[in-house]
Amino acid sequence: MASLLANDINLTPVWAQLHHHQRATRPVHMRDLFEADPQRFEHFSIELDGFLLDYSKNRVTARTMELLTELARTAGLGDWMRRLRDGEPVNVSEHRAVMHMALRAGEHDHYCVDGIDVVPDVHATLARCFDFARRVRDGEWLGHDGRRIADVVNIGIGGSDLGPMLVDSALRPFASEAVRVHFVSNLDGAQLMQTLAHCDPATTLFIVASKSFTTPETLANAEAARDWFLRTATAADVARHFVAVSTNTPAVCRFGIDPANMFGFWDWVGGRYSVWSAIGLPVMIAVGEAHFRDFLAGAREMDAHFFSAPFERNIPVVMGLLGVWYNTFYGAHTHAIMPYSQGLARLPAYLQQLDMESNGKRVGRYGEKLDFDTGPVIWGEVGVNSQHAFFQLLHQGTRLVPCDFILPLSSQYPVGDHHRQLVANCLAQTEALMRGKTVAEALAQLEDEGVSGDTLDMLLPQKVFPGNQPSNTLVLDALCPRSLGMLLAAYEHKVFVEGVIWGINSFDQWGVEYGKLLARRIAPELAGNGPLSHDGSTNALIERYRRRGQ
Ligand SMILES: O=P(O)(O)OC[C@H]1O[C@](O)(CO)[C@@H](O)[C@@H]1O
Repeated sequence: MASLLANDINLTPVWAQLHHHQRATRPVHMRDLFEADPQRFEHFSIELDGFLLDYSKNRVTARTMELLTELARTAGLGDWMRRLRDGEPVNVSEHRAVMHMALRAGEHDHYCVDGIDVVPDVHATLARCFDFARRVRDGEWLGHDGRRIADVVNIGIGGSDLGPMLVDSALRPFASEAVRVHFVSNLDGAQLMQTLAHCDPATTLFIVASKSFTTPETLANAEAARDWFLRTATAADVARHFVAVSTNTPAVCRFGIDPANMFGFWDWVGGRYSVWSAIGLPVMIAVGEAHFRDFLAGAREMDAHFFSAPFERNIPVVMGLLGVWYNTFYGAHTHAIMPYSQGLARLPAYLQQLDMESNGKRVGRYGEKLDFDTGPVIWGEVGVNSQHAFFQLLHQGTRLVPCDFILPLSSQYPVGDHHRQLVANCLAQTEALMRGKTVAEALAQLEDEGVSGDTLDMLLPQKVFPGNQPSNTLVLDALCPRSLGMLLAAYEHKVFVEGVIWGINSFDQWGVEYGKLLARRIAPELAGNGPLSHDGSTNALIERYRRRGQ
């Protein structure tokens, strides 16, 4: 079916059928679904080369998935996937193609923008990045006093920070010990100064990463880093210690970075989709070319799966359908991410940008108002820490919170029995969230413990767990470059699937502009003493800063 205008999706018969189906199946408990179908795991899981999505612990039946798949077809998902793949300007508000898949394309792949295959250019840039990374790693690229680079500081924010920071941390066991990689993003000088406290200017390389090279936070940190560097070096030395990753050559030159030391990418790469590009340079330095290529290969494998598997057996499509099911038809406002791996501790933050900057929209791609809920609040924390922080609410609170558990089956750092315990905790949480504990089970337990009378009456309701909390478990054989690439690409495509169904453009981010504009106005007002014309609260807070701040 041809794609509909976005606003029409909630007027289609399948939308109404899904609402009806949700009301009819809402009381069904997942326990009963598992009891009724001993093959439920087999029916509701998909494996791709060691990467498993188990979605059997969701409030879905075969009929739910059928209807959701029908919804995707009605929204024209197949057609939008083709447009994405073919380099059509699916980012309609900026009239841009969206081509992050080209960044991990193989030798024989072709991705065209405006009729031109971009893959050769991508490979040429990657080759430059790998060559530079090798020279830094091998001690061929030296600091101004002839010593090798010991610290690399990536200065960037948003997509120019979160992706490489996550990948660097996830792939630490694959990294060279000769170079330490750091990330500075915050405007709070604490982060920069605490990082620089461990660095020697003569052996430090700064990567200033900014797609636009106009982001004030990044430029402020880059300027402060240059001042710090120049305390013990000359302007001529800057070229050996500052490189840039950007699409904006004139601004890079204005900053004083030699364009020969600039690594480019393209306007068809969104910031939050850019970790596969030169933005991955700090990771390339940390782990080297072979591991970074494996990371790209994992993503490429997920791309091939996404563009070819039938919707029913397609990992990102199914993840997206479930996202729509809970957000739009169950009214769930949030989605929690729990990686059971220290290397993925920043995954929730990475996915916050990927998902919320992409799908946190209230109008459709053509500017039309949407009469339904779209992107959820993404949040989470590394397991098992999350269990000791907010799992009380997940188990016994009043909210429906769909969860993703990410579980590598082997440890990057084997220590005693740690990993088996970690896995046990992850599986136990998904089971407990699904099963819950009935009144009869709670009662039997309390009676076993010898509790009776008023104490029993008081404790019994508190020992009941409603269960029926949905979760996906994404299982990786191991956390390695390839599986990490698959994982991140799966989430990218999931976000796209949801955006298509909701009829929104997942590739612009107008919502971040307004606050930036006001900050530009307020910054000079904080330094001055002129009259203020904001609301009463903002005026008072500015006055307070003028009196007490510095
Ligand atoms: O790479 P740049 O241009 O500095 O932008 C950084 C980030 O700022 C945003 O534009 C807004 O937060 C993100 O989309 C982007 O990742």
